[in-house]
Amino acid sequence: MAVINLHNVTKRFGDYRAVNNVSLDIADGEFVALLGPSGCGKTTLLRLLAGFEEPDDGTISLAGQVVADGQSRRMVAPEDRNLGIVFQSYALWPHMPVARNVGYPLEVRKMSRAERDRRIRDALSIVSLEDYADRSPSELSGGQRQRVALARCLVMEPRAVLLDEPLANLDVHLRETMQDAFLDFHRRTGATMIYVTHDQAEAMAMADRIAVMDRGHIRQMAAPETLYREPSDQMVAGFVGAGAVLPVGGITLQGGGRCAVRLGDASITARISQAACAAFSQNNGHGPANGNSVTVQANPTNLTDAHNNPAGGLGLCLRPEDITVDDTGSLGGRVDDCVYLGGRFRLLVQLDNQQSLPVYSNQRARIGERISLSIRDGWVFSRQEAA
Ligand SMILES: Nc1ncnc2c1ncn2[C@@H]1O[C@H](COP(=O)(O)OP(=O)(O)OP(=O)(O)O)[C@@H](O)[C@H]1O
Repeated sequence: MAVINLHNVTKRFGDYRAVNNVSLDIADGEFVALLGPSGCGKTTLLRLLAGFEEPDDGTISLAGQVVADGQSRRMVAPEDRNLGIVFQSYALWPHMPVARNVGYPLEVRKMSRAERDRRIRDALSIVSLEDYADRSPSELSGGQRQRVALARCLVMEPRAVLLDEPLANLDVHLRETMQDAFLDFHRRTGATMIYVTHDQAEAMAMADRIAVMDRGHIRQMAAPETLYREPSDQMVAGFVGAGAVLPVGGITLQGGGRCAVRLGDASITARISQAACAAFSQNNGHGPANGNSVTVQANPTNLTDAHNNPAGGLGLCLRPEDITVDDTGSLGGRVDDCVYLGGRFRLLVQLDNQQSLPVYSNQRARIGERISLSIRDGWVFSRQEAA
């Protein structure tokens, strides 16, 4: 059952639509990341859910109950939504020991001492801080403080936990440890979690599904592996994961979701999205792809100008792991850069047609060296899928 629903939600600041006609369903127990570049509207969306902002349009429902309605201006107050919120700043009371910080929301609700103590003990145990109950927040590390903030959410047994860049203040090593702590927290509580971040690695590591946002829109919402393997458009392909997006040359539809694409002098086989397949067929005067092969020679074109692209504004997304350095490979290029990543090297290869590709290699390569590549797989998408 979807526990959180947004239906055509818009939030304006002046004339600017920080959240623009967003619809979203989040299931009970799901871990969803809101991912996108700075200013894309992630925090505004979270604040709308929390009740700190009112939508100008659309509705927000929690467990089937409408808590905000832009048209009727109906709003349920944040404290009545039963949502836990964790900010990057922890927001702990410095003068209270850990246990009291965690239990304070229960004190405010005048819960009995015995029940309060039980919930505090359980919450501290879930975040592995049982032995820190009497410490002051100033005696804790950043990661431990963030775990106290999580425990404080948990004692309220919230409907969902909203997290706004909770790891932004922590160093890289601690961020990784805390990702494990959040995943463990999610497994142990089964809580619905909505996690705002601009860090794609963080979102990929933790979320069941990721909503990629751009200028107030959700461009694509899918499991991390789907976003990575099958990005819906150029923004998602570029923002999620390493790789390159190249203009597409001559295409032959092969049926079964596959096509052959010309890249320089080489021809490679790639997967193709349904929308790209449909756009391609339509733009080239064919009916819907029916499994028969259809060939059109489209010139490689500038993807920023869809009108110039006779293949209908198609892009080819190549991930480094789909490319191998191979003496018999049909694609030639020159090594522009070589960086050791530990265990493997990342090369930047400029193809003979001037396009650049990141490639992983087990061996170091010299800058300027000519190498051959073979490409196992790729993903062709339509720019017209963008919201
Ligand atoms: N209270 C406000 N008044 C005016 N404009 C605002 C307000 N809050 C946010 N905005 C604008 O709305 C847009 C979205 O902001 P938001 O904070 O949601 O982005 P974000 O994706 O969370 O960015 P970041 O990752 O930098 O925190 C931005 O252009 C921001 O300047």
